Amino acid sequence: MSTVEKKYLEAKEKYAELGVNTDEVLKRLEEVKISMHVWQGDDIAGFLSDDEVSGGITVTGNHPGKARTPEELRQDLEKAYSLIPGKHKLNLHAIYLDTDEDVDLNEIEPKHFEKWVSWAKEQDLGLDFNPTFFSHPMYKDGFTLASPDKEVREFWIEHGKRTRRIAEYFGKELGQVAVNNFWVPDGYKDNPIDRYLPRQRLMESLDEIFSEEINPEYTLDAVESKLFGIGAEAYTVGSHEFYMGYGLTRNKLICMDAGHFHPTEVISNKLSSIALFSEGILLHVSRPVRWDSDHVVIMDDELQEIGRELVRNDLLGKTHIGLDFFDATINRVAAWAIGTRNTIKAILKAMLEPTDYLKKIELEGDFTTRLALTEELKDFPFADVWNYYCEINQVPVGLDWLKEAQKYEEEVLNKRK
Ligand SMILES: C[C@H](O)[C@H](O)[C@@H](O)C(=O)CO
Ligand SMILES: [Mn+2]
Repeated sequence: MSTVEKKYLEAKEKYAELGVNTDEVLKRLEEVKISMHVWQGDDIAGFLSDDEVSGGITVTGNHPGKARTPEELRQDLEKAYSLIPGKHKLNLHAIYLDTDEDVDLNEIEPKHFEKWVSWAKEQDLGLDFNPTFFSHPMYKDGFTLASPDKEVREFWIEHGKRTRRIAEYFGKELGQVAVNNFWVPDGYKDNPIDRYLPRQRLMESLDEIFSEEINPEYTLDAVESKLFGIGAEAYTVGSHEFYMGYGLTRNKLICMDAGHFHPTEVISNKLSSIALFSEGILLHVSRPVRWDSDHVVIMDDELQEIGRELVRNDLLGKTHIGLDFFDATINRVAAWAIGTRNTIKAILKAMLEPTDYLKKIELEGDFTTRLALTEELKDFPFADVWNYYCEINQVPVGLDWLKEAQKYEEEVLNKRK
């Protein structure tokens, strides 16, 4: 018996004292898929053009070894997945097409993503998708789908329609639903006179995009709000209220990005409300530092609270968990490993709570026990359960994954000059 297993068995006994069956928890955890975002691998560059990243988002840092081709990106992704326990998904953006054809965003088709699909089949991964409404010359004066210019709107409407067919293709080919997430950067730097009409135009453009019926077994549309972006500080067309209204009336998934709210607002406190009314939720697990900075996700209070909300309210069935961070100051494979492992860990930690018992004492008004127990739980041997989960999933235990990421940096990433 390995030391990791021995420690697990001790931890199992300890959790059993609280009525928590760790073996069952680990089985449940295996069902949880995280959609790892392709764009951490190349600083959201994609393969459509050499256009700078635009749309009010930015990536800082210049760590060596960024993937320059789809092949390099897939190689890096394989390395990252080999450090992460469980079977997961990859979240692609339209600009990550893999083709020799010269096509624009309003011309893309499923065939331009065939290589990603065969790779996903080989790797036993699901795929999710995103239209790319930025880093393109038709992102004009800060606007796309809400633009006052009909030609601009039409270009992006066509793009949106095409991405839905590509996501449908992913779902059909891979036998698991592909979430297609719509985020548009449209907004004004300074105070607008008219806040209404751009929102009406966005609503109408989205309605036109979604007018084609597509089987929800294959793809689900999601809509992502935002508070502000660089260059759109005063007004963002697709605000939280806009998409709450839109998503709820059009049966779309509501995407909650942890970085898209006021600094003192947290998405963990919003999930239960949205879940009561919405078709489903998409998460963009991210880490805002003073602004929507998209830092790598760490095991902070908010991440743990997101995990608890999902588990305590039984929301894992209606929530699609995606990641959204991009840090170019560190090894990009390590960034994926840290953020994804932490997200899974936060869910595991929440699953190791005696949820039913905690709910019962809360209903009985025993707030003393509630506080005592939730505090005491912080010292329970959670890491021994996590390490065992890594071991049975044949991925590195503890910090061993870092040695592998460093070796990969030396042998592969540093050679990309
Ligand atoms: C690249 C993504 O589409 C983007 O990060 C979006 O999801 C977002 O959060 C923009 O701030
Ligand atoms: Mn996001």
